[in-house]
Amino acid sequence: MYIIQVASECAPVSKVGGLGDVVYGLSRELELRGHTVELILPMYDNMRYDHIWGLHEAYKDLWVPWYSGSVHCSVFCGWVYGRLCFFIRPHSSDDYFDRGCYYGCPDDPMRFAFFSKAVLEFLQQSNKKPDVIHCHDWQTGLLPVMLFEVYQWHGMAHQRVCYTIHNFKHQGIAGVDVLWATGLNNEAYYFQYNRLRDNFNPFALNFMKSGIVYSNSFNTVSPHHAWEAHHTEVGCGLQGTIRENQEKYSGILNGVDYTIWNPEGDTYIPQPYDPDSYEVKALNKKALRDRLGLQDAPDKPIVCYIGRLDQQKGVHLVHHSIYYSLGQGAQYVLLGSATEPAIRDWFAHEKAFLDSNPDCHLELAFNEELSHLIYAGADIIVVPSNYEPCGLTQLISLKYGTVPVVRGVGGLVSTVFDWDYDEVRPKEERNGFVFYQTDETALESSLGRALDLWKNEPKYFKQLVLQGMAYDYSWNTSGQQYIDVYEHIRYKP
Ligand SMILES: Nc1ncnc2c1ncn2[C@@H]1O[C@H](COP(=O)(O)OP(=O)(O)O[C@H]2O[C@H](CO)[C@@H](O)[C@H](O)[C@H]2O)[C@@H](O)[C@H]1O
Repeated sequence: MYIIQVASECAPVSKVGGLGDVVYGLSRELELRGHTVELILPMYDNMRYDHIWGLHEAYKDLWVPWYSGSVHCSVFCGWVYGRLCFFIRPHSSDDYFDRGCYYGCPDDPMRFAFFSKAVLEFLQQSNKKPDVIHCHDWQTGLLPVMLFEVYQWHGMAHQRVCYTIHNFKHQGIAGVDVLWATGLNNEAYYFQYNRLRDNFNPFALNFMKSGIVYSNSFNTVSPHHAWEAHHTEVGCGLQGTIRENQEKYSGILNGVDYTIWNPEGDTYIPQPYDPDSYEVKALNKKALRDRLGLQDAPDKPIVCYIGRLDQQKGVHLVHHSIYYSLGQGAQYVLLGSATEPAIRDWFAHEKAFLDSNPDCHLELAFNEELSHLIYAGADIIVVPSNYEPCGLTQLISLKYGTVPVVRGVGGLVSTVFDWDYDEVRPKEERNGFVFYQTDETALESSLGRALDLWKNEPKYFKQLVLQGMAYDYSWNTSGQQYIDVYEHIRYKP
């Protein structure tokens, strides 16, 4: 099959969070299985260009119709660790992707509507005929609308769309302007509830809803979250739209790319290790302490948090886990960045307050390299999310022998099994600690059990670590599930 992935992120060149990991890892898995895969991405000015090989201008003159005129674009092409990527670069005074950031601009819906339109123009003008176009998240939600309302009548009748939702919270809300810009000029038609009209704001269009309505198949990133989004408020107002389209809906658990996330061959950590040489992890722990200036205290476990600092991630519990861990005699490392000013200021204040504490380091930045060392050096990771479509940090940490303490929601509940209380898995298959409520006591009950096991029963802590390392959360299973979806939609009329 010939598959094109269209997304706003791809690790490590343009990664904000898990979306980038999934787009890269899934593409690699599909190629390993013999399919032809290409990626189309925006060409941001702040991308990690050092991770692209052979970047060159492949198409000089891509003219993308936009409002009543057209925008001149170049398409660059290069390899990102073996994946063939096309980068779209518009030359216009709007500077859509020259903002020094990926998201967070007031005209984000317009930026990504333009990107979606440019992708279709590029496919059409370069005569590419993929079997499946796999679109990700709200940024690409308008692509299937334009494909099936316009482009299919202009040489693209056989392309099918798989649409994956990584986060229901961000849906891409826009006004009528987007219709005039993209050439979807029939306002009365598109503003119907069974098409693009937002379910709650009658004056707004909803990109994610469009993706659901127009794609041939749509999914979210774990079976449990698929259920939650359909039946609870976690669907962020799209529950009705999911219900109306449920025959093409599924949940496919994310995988982790073990060529990147594997302590055996990780070039970002000083001492590689595997389950047989698990004791070597202690050397990485020392390296982590040295790098972050923590005191050398072999009798203290290191608890960590890695992730975006956002309401989704249960920031109040992340915050509480810092002081609880320190109070229990542990060390604490946090790596996270916030886009919301209130959260950013809050954690900046905590950082200033804790700066001189020899047992704590808060790194308020995005740092891919450092994240590898933390996964390898920490003993316990906390993931206290309010909701979590899949979650990759608990999957990565399992591979690195770092025990996850998670809230039992979304993909977390499908991948972490409580050492003491899991009711389905036998003891030898359990891999972490789970709590369910959103209060501090709930977090303490699980994190406390993890710390207690580390301190008082090291033999069992090691057993738990090794059981976690034995789990296979690679793309092996989910890669096949996506192929099954592609095969299914490929021959649909
Ligand atoms: N400050 C920082 N520095 C370095 N690395 C950092 C970092 N902050 C986060 N990361 C990295 O980004 C990734 C985050 O993965 P998550 O699953 O938490 O993704 P996120 O919530 O962004 O994405 C959404 O999409 C993914 C993919 O589908 C879903 O798993 C998830 O539930 C959903 O919310 C991990 O690789 C992590 O190491």
